[in-house]
Amino acid sequence: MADVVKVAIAGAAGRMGAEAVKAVEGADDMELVATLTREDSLEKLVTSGAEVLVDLTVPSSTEANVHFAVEHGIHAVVGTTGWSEEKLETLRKKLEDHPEVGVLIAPNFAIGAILATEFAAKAARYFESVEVIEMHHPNKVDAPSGTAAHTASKIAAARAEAGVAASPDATETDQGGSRGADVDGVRVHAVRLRGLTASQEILLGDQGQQLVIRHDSFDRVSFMPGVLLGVREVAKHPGLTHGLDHYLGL
Ligand SMILES: NC(=O)C1=CN([C@@H]2O[C@H](COP(=O)(O)OP(=O)(O)OC[C@H]3O[C@@H](n4cnc5c(N)ncnc54)[C@H](OP(=O)(O)O)[C@@H]3O)[C@@H](O)[C@H]2O)C=CC1
Ligand SMILES: O=C(O)C1=N[C@H](C(=O)O)C[C@H](O)C1
Repeated sequence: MADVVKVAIAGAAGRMGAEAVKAVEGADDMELVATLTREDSLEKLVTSGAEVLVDLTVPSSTEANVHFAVEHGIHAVVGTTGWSEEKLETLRKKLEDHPEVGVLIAPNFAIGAILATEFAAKAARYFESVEVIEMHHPNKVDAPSGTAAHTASKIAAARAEAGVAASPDATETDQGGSRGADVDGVRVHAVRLRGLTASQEILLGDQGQQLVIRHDSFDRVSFMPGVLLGVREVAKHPGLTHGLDHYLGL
Protein backbone atom coordinates (compact mmCIF):
# COMPACT_ATOMS: atom_id res chain seq x y z
CA MET A 1 0.00 0.00 0.00
CA ALA A 2 1.02 3.61 -0.53
CA ASP A 3 2.21 5.86 2.33
CA VAL A 4 -1.30 7.20 2.77
CA VAL A 5 -3.87 4.42 3.22
CA LYS A 6 -7.27 4.94 1.59
CA VAL A 7 -9.89 3.96 4.17
CA ALA A 8 -13.64 3.36 3.97
CA ILE A 9 -15.80 3.08 7.09
CA ALA A 10 -19.02 1.05 7.12
CA GLY A 11 -21.36 1.89 9.96
CA ALA A 12 -20.08 5.47 9.93
CA ALA A 13 -23.31 6.83 11.45
CA GLY A 14 -23.10 4.52 14.48
CA ARG A 15 -21.48 5.08 17.88
CA MET A 16 -18.18 3.41 16.95
CA GLY A 17 -18.29 4.47 13.30
CA ALA A 18 -18.61 8.17 14.16
CA GLU A 19 -15.59 7.92 16.48
CA ALA A 20 -13.62 6.04 13.82
CA VAL A 21 -14.39 8.75 11.24
CA LYS A 22 -12.77 11.32 13.57
CA ALA A 23 -9.79 9.06 14.26
CA VAL A 24 -9.09 8.31 10.58
CA GLU A 25 -9.55 11.97 9.63
CA GLY A 26 -7.01 12.87 12.31
CA ALA A 27 -4.39 10.40 11.09
CA ASP A 28 -1.74 11.88 8.76
CA ASP A 29 -1.09 8.53 7.10
CA MET A 30 -4.75 7.84 6.18
CA GLU A 31 -7.33 9.29 3.84
CA LEU A 32 -11.02 8.69 4.47
CA VAL A 33 -12.34 8.02 0.97
CA ALA A 34 -15.83 6.68 1.80
CA THR A 35 -18.34 6.42 4.62
CA LEU A 36 -21.12 3.87 4.30
CA THR A 37 -24.46 3.76 6.08
CA ARG A 38 -27.01 0.95 5.72
CA GLU A 39 -28.53 2.66 2.66
CA ASP A 40 -25.27 2.78 0.68
CA SER A 41 -24.30 0.27 -1.99
CA LEU A 42 -21.13 -1.69 -1.30
CA GLU A 43 -20.02 -0.62 -4.81
CA LYS A 44 -18.98 2.61 -3.09
CA LEU A 45 -15.99 0.68 -1.72
CA VAL A 46 -14.80 0.03 -5.26
CA THR A 47 -15.60 3.41 -6.79
CA SER A 48 -13.89 5.26 -3.91
CA GLY A 49 -10.68 3.29 -4.40
CA ALA A 50 -10.67 2.13 -0.76
CA GLU A 51 -7.73 -0.07 0.22
CA VAL A 52 -8.99 -0.90 3.70
CA LEU A 53 -12.58 -1.31 4.89
CA VAL A 54 -13.23 -0.63 8.57
CA ASP A 55 -16.44 -2.47 9.45
CA LEU A 56 -18.30 -1.20 12.52
CA THR A 57 -21.83 -2.23 11.66
CA VAL A 58 -24.11 -4.89 13.14
CA PRO A 59 -23.81 -8.69 13.36
CA SER A 60 -26.37 -9.18 10.56
CA SER A 61 -24.45 -6.97 8.08
CA THR A 62 -20.78 -7.54 8.73
CA GLU A 63 -20.29 -10.90 7.00
CA ALA A 64 -21.64 -9.69 3.63
CA ASN A 65 -19.58 -6.50 3.86
CA VAL A 66 -16.35 -8.36 4.55
CA HIS A 67 -16.93 -10.97 1.83
CA PHE A 68 -17.58 -8.18 -0.67
CA ALA A 69 -14.35 -6.45 0.34
CA VAL A 70 -12.31 -9.64 0.04
CA GLU A 71 -13.78 -10.44 -3.38
CA HIS A 72 -12.68 -6.97 -4.54
CA GLY A 73 -9.14 -7.17 -3.13
CA ILE A 74 -9.87 -4.75 -0.27
CA HIS A 75 -8.40 -5.50 3.19
CA ALA A 76 -10.79 -5.39 6.14
CA VAL A 77 -10.49 -4.36 9.79
CA VAL A 78 -13.58 -5.60 11.57
CA GLY A 79 -14.79 -4.60 15.03
CA THR A 80 -18.32 -5.83 14.56
CA THR A 81 -19.37 -8.81 16.67
CA GLY A 82 -21.23 -11.94 15.61
CA TRP A 83 -18.37 -13.89 14.02
CA SER A 84 -19.06 -17.48 15.02
CA GLU A 85 -16.40 -20.16 14.46
CA GLU A 86 -18.45 -21.33 11.46
CA LYS A 87 -18.46 -17.84 9.89
CA LEU A 88 -14.74 -17.46 10.55
CA GLU A 89 -14.09 -20.78 8.82
CA THR A 90 -16.13 -19.73 5.76
CA LEU A 91 -14.12 -16.52 5.59
CA ARG A 92 -10.81 -18.40 5.94
CA LYS A 93 -11.80 -20.51 2.94
CA LYS A 94 -12.78 -17.43 0.91
CA LEU A 95 -9.42 -15.84 1.70
CA GLU A 96 -7.61 -18.85 0.23
CA ASP A 97 -8.90 -17.65 -3.17
CA HIS A 98 -7.60 -14.12 -2.44
CA PRO A 99 -4.19 -14.79 -0.87
CA GLU A 100 -3.07 -11.16 -1.03
CA VAL A 101 -5.96 -9.89 1.14
CA GLY A 102 -5.78 -9.45 4.91
CA VAL A 103 -8.75 -9.45 7.29
CA LEU A 104 -8.51 -8.60 10.97
CA ILE A 105 -11.48 -9.60 13.12
CA ALA A 106 -10.89 -7.81 16.41
CA PRO A 107 -13.34 -8.62 19.23
CA ASN A 108 -11.89 -5.65 21.11
CA PHE A 109 -9.59 -2.82 19.95
CA ALA A 110 -8.77 -1.51 23.45
CA ILE A 111 -5.28 -2.48 24.62
CA GLY A 112 -6.47 -2.96 28.21
CA ALA A 113 -9.20 -5.38 27.16
CA ILE A 114 -6.78 -7.34 24.98
CA LEU A 115 -4.33 -7.62 27.86
CA ALA A 116 -7.11 -8.62 30.28
CA THR A 117 -7.99 -11.52 27.97
CA GLU A 118 -4.34 -12.55 27.70
CA PHE A 119 -3.79 -12.36 31.48
CA ALA A 120 -6.96 -14.35 32.11
CA ALA A 121 -5.94 -17.10 29.68
CA LYS A 122 -2.54 -17.24 31.37
CA ALA A 123 -4.05 -17.45 34.86
CA ALA A 124 -6.87 -19.86 34.01
CA ARG A 125 -4.90 -23.09 34.49
CA TYR A 126 -4.00 -22.23 38.08
CA PHE A 127 -7.55 -21.79 39.42
CA GLU A 128 -10.30 -24.33 40.07
CA SER A 129 -13.09 -21.95 39.03
CA VAL A 130 -13.40 -19.26 36.39
CA GLU A 131 -16.36 -17.19 35.21
CA VAL A 132 -16.66 -14.09 33.02
CA ILE A 133 -18.95 -11.09 33.54
CA GLU A 134 -19.36 -8.55 30.76
CA MET A 135 -21.15 -5.24 31.38
CA HIS A 136 -22.32 -2.91 28.64
CA HIS A 137 -24.60 0.00 27.73
CA PRO A 138 -28.25 -1.03 27.22
CA ASN A 139 -28.21 -0.22 23.46
CA LYS A 140 -25.98 -3.19 22.72
CA VAL A 141 -27.84 -5.67 20.48
CA ASP A 142 -25.86 -8.85 21.13
CA ALA A 143 -25.07 -10.92 24.22
CA PRO A 144 -22.72 -12.16 25.37
CA SER A 145 -20.26 -9.60 24.03
CA GLY A 146 -17.79 -10.66 21.36
CA THR A 147 -14.99 -9.87 23.80
CA ALA A 148 -16.43 -12.08 26.53
CA ALA A 149 -16.99 -14.95 24.10
CA HIS A 150 -13.41 -14.59 22.84
CA THR A 151 -12.05 -14.43 26.40
CA ALA A 152 -14.03 -17.51 27.46
CA SER A 153 -12.81 -19.46 24.41
CA LYS A 154 -9.18 -18.57 25.14
CA ILE A 155 -9.62 -19.51 28.81
CA ALA A 156 -11.22 -22.81 27.80
CA ALA A 157 -8.40 -23.58 25.35
CA ALA A 158 -5.73 -22.81 27.98
CA ARG A 159 -7.46 -25.02 30.57
CA ALA A 160 -7.91 -27.86 28.08
CA GLU A 161 -4.23 -27.68 27.11
CA ALA A 162 -3.24 -27.84 30.80
CA GLY A 163 -5.68 -30.68 31.50
CA VAL A 164 -7.70 -28.64 34.04
CA ALA A 165 -11.16 -29.97 34.90
CA ALA A 166 -14.35 -27.96 34.35
CA SER A 167 -15.17 -25.39 37.02
CA PRO A 168 -17.08 -27.10 39.86
CA ASP A 169 -20.81 -26.36 39.88
CA ALA A 170 -23.48 -28.19 41.87
CA THR A 171 -26.39 -26.36 40.22
CA GLU A 172 -29.33 -28.71 39.66
CA THR A 173 -31.99 -26.21 38.59
CA ASP A 174 -31.29 -23.04 36.61
CA GLN A 175 -34.40 -20.91 36.23
CA GLY A 176 -34.24 -18.39 33.43
CA GLY A 177 -30.59 -19.02 32.61
CA SER A 178 -29.33 -17.64 35.93
CA ARG A 179 -26.00 -19.40 35.49
CA GLY A 180 -25.30 -17.48 32.30
CA ALA A 181 -24.23 -18.66 28.86
CA ASP A 182 -21.93 -21.66 28.42
CA VAL A 183 -19.06 -20.68 26.10
CA ASP A 184 -16.81 -23.70 25.59
CA GLY A 185 -17.64 -24.76 29.16
CA VAL A 186 -16.95 -21.33 30.71
CA ARG A 187 -19.90 -19.42 32.22
CA VAL A 188 -20.42 -15.92 30.80
CA HIS A 189 -22.83 -13.41 32.38
CA ALA A 190 -24.10 -10.30 30.59
CA VAL A 191 -25.19 -7.09 32.37
CA ARG A 192 -26.86 -4.19 30.52
CA LEU A 193 -26.84 -0.94 32.47
CA ARG A 194 -27.40 2.71 31.62
CA GLY A 195 -24.20 4.67 32.17
CA LEU A 196 -21.82 1.90 31.16
CA THR A 197 -19.81 1.76 27.95
CA ALA A 198 -17.96 -1.60 28.00
CA SER A 199 -16.50 -3.54 30.91
CA GLN A 200 -15.35 -7.07 31.51
CA GLU A 201 -14.46 -8.93 34.69
CA ILE A 202 -12.85 -12.34 34.82
CA LEU A 203 -13.27 -14.02 38.20
CA LEU A 204 -10.79 -16.76 39.04
CA GLY A 205 -11.35 -18.67 42.26
CA ASP A 206 -9.52 -21.26 44.28
CA GLN A 207 -9.54 -22.37 47.90
CA GLY A 208 -9.41 -19.27 50.11
CA GLN A 209 -8.54 -16.83 47.30
CA GLN A 210 -9.88 -14.94 44.31
CA LEU A 211 -8.19 -13.12 41.45
CA VAL A 212 -10.28 -10.54 39.61
CA ILE A 213 -9.08 -9.19 36.26
CA ARG A 214 -11.15 -6.19 35.21
CA HIS A 215 -11.09 -3.81 32.29
CA ASP A 216 -13.30 -0.76 31.68
CA SER A 217 -13.73 1.28 28.53
CA PHE A 218 -15.26 4.54 29.74
CA ASP A 219 -15.29 6.11 26.29
CA ARG A 220 -15.13 4.83 22.70
CA VAL A 221 -11.89 6.78 22.19
CA SER A 222 -10.32 3.80 24.02
CA PHE A 223 -10.84 1.69 20.90
CA MET A 224 -9.36 4.12 18.36
CA PRO A 225 -5.60 3.44 18.68
CA GLY A 226 -6.42 -0.21 18.00
CA VAL A 227 -8.55 0.64 14.97
CA LEU A 228 -5.72 2.76 13.52
CA LEU A 229 -3.14 0.06 14.27
CA GLY A 230 -5.37 -2.44 12.46
CA VAL A 231 -5.60 -0.19 9.40
CA ARG A 232 -1.82 0.27 9.33
CA GLU A 233 -1.03 -3.42 9.77
CA VAL A 234 -3.75 -5.40 8.00
CA ALA A 235 -2.11 -5.45 4.53
CA LYS A 236 1.05 -6.91 6.07
CA HIS A 237 -0.93 -9.89 7.40
CA PRO A 238 -2.64 -11.72 4.52
CA GLY A 239 -5.34 -14.22 5.46
CA LEU A 240 -7.50 -14.12 8.56
CA THR A 241 -6.26 -12.77 11.88
CA HIS A 242 -8.60 -13.20 14.85
CA GLY A 243 -7.65 -10.78 17.59
CA LEU A 244 -5.46 -7.67 17.61
CA ASP A 245 -3.13 -9.48 20.04
CA HIS A 246 -1.53 -11.09 16.97
CA TYR A 247 -0.44 -7.66 15.65
CA LEU A 248 0.90 -6.73 19.09
CA GLY A 249 3.19 -9.70 19.44
CA LEU A 250 1.37 -10.96 22.53
N1 LIG B 1 -14.06 -4.42 18.50
C1 LIG B 1 -14.27 -3.41 19.34
O1 LIG B 1 -13.36 -2.92 20.02
C2 LIG B 1 -15.65 -2.83 19.45
C3 LIG B 1 -16.66 -3.42 18.76
N2 LIG B 1 -17.92 -2.91 18.84
C4 LIG B 1 -18.89 -3.57 17.99
O2 LIG B 1 -19.04 -2.75 16.83
C5 LIG B 1 -20.36 -2.87 16.32
C6 LIG B 1 -20.96 -1.47 16.24
O3 LIG B 1 -21.16 -0.98 17.54
P1 LIG B 1 -21.89 0.42 17.77
O4 LIG B 1 -21.21 1.47 16.98
O5 LIG B 1 -22.04 0.57 19.23
O6 LIG B 1 -23.32 0.11 17.13
P2 LIG B 1 -24.33 1.16 16.43
O7 LIG B 1 -25.65 0.45 16.37
O8 LIG B 1 -24.25 2.47 17.11
O9 LIG B 1 -23.73 1.32 14.97
C7 LIG B 1 -23.86 0.41 13.95
C8 LIG B 1 -24.16 1.21 12.69
O10 LIG B 1 -24.02 0.37 11.56
C9 LIG B 1 -25.08 0.67 10.67
N3 LIG B 1 -25.27 -0.41 9.72
C10 LIG B 1 -25.99 -1.55 9.81
N4 LIG B 1 -25.87 -2.29 8.71
C11 LIG B 1 -25.05 -1.59 7.87
C12 LIG B 1 -24.54 -1.84 6.57
N5 LIG B 1 -24.86 -2.95 5.90
N6 LIG B 1 -23.73 -0.91 6.02
C13 LIG B 1 -23.40 0.22 6.68
N7 LIG B 1 -23.86 0.51 7.92
C14 LIG B 1 -24.66 -0.40 8.51
C15 LIG B 1 -26.25 0.88 11.60
O11 LIG B 1 -27.34 1.49 10.94
P3 LIG B 1 -28.85 1.24 11.47
O12 LIG B 1 -28.95 2.09 12.70
O13 LIG B 1 -29.67 1.65 10.33
O14 LIG B 1 -28.94 -0.23 11.78
C16 LIG B 1 -25.59 1.77 12.65
O15 LIG B 1 -25.54 3.12 12.25
C17 LIG B 1 -21.09 -3.81 17.29
O16 LIG B 1 -21.06 -5.13 16.78
C18 LIG B 1 -20.27 -3.71 18.56
O17 LIG B 1 -20.40 -4.87 19.36
C19 LIG B 1 -18.21 -1.84 19.59
C20 LIG B 1 -17.25 -1.23 20.33
C21 LIG B 1 -15.88 -1.69 20.33
O1 LIG C 1 -21.13 -3.15 21.62
C1 LIG C 1 -20.18 -2.63 22.27
O2 LIG C 1 -20.27 -1.54 22.83
C2 LIG C 1 -18.93 -3.37 22.35
N1 LIG C 1 -18.79 -4.45 21.63
C3 LIG C 1 -17.66 -5.30 21.57
C4 LIG C 1 -18.01 -6.65 22.14
O3 LIG C 1 -19.13 -7.13 21.95
O4 LIG C 1 -17.14 -7.24 22.77
C5 LIG C 1 -16.44 -4.66 22.17
C6 LIG C 1 -16.69 -3.84 23.38
O5 LIG C 1 -17.00 -4.71 24.43
C7 LIG C 1 -17.81 -2.84 23.15
